[in-house]
Amino acid sequence: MIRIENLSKSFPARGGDGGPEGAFEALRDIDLEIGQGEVFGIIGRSGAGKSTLIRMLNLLERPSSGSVWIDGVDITRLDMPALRTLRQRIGMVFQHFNLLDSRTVLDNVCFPLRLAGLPRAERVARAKEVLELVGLSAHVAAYPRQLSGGQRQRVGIARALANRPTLLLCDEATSALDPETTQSILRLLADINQRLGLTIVLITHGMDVIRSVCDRVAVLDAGRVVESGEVLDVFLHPRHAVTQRLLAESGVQAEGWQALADAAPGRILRLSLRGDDTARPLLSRLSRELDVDLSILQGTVSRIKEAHYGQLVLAVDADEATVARLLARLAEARIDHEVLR
Ligand SMILES: Nc1ncnc2c1ncn2[C@@H]1O[C@H](COP(=O)(O)OP(=O)(O)OP(=O)(O)O)[C@@H](O)[C@H]1O
Repeated sequence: MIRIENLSKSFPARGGDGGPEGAFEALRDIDLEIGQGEVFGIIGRSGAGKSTLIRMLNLLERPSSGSVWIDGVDITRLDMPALRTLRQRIGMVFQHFNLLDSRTVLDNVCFPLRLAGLPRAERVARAKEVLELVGLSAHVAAYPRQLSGGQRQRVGIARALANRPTLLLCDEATSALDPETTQSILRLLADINQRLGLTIVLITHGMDVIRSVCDRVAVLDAGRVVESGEVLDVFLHPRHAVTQRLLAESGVQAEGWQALADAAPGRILRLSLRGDDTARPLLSRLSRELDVDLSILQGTVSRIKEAHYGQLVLAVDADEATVARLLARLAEARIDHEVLR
């Protein structure tokens, strides 16, 4: 549905004249594909280029080179009227909500519908419909200042959905919210994605946000995509140092076992468990069956969207023949595993 091809963006360097030497490259050679109905996360540190990238998807920011295809159309080639029509199909949710403080909740949500030329009665009916969807029916007449941060973001989401978009862009939509409110807004986004089938692209600096709602993720660092893939794969096998650090900061210490490795004789294995495997009594069974002691050096069981996943790092103090039998049994049970030492 969305294809970003060879996209780069340069800004004139501060104090520079904007010439090629005086330019700062905020994005470099970005290639990404985002499928219809997906929740796609873009994660990176401050300054990595996330906002610049997401703003390319509705051309709030224009690429210096490369193209952005949405439903088979290169949007960088659209004229202004066609771009305006396209933007009505793309909703955007902002970190600081960007509501009109002097207007009621209802008027805030009616605003994009007025720009789209809908008659008043239809505007009000549609606005009430989306406010119900986000759980704010009781607050239509309130003003933004009378609402909590989470409720204000719900108004922002209702406003973004008013024109029935097929794509929703979320620019750090939960960064200004506490952890509990963040989770409720993420649940709302997941629900909208399921119920309306619309594609969501979100940017964040938190792996917890990615884990809670995203299907796939791209990791951005210094303007480049350094890693991308299914969230589960990236969590279980982070390849790039930036991804590993972002995961460690969110409590997923992929390599924390190393501190215990010296004290553990024998082989060290990493098992990655998905879905129902996570709850199977696999280790105790294998330990009994092969008469081998297994020590757990590290373990995680968590959830990505609705699916459970787990990772165990085990020390196996046994002869090579027993280790070989253990590996064969893991392969038979289709448990993803690697020998770390
Ligand atoms: N209009 C601009 N002019 C010059 N430089 C810019 C402009 N917009 C962004 N930049 C620079 O481009 C780089 C990427 O900025 P961007 O806002 O996309 O990063 P980000 O990953 O969204 O960061 P944050 O998480 O802090 O919002 C930064 O170094 C920033 O200073």
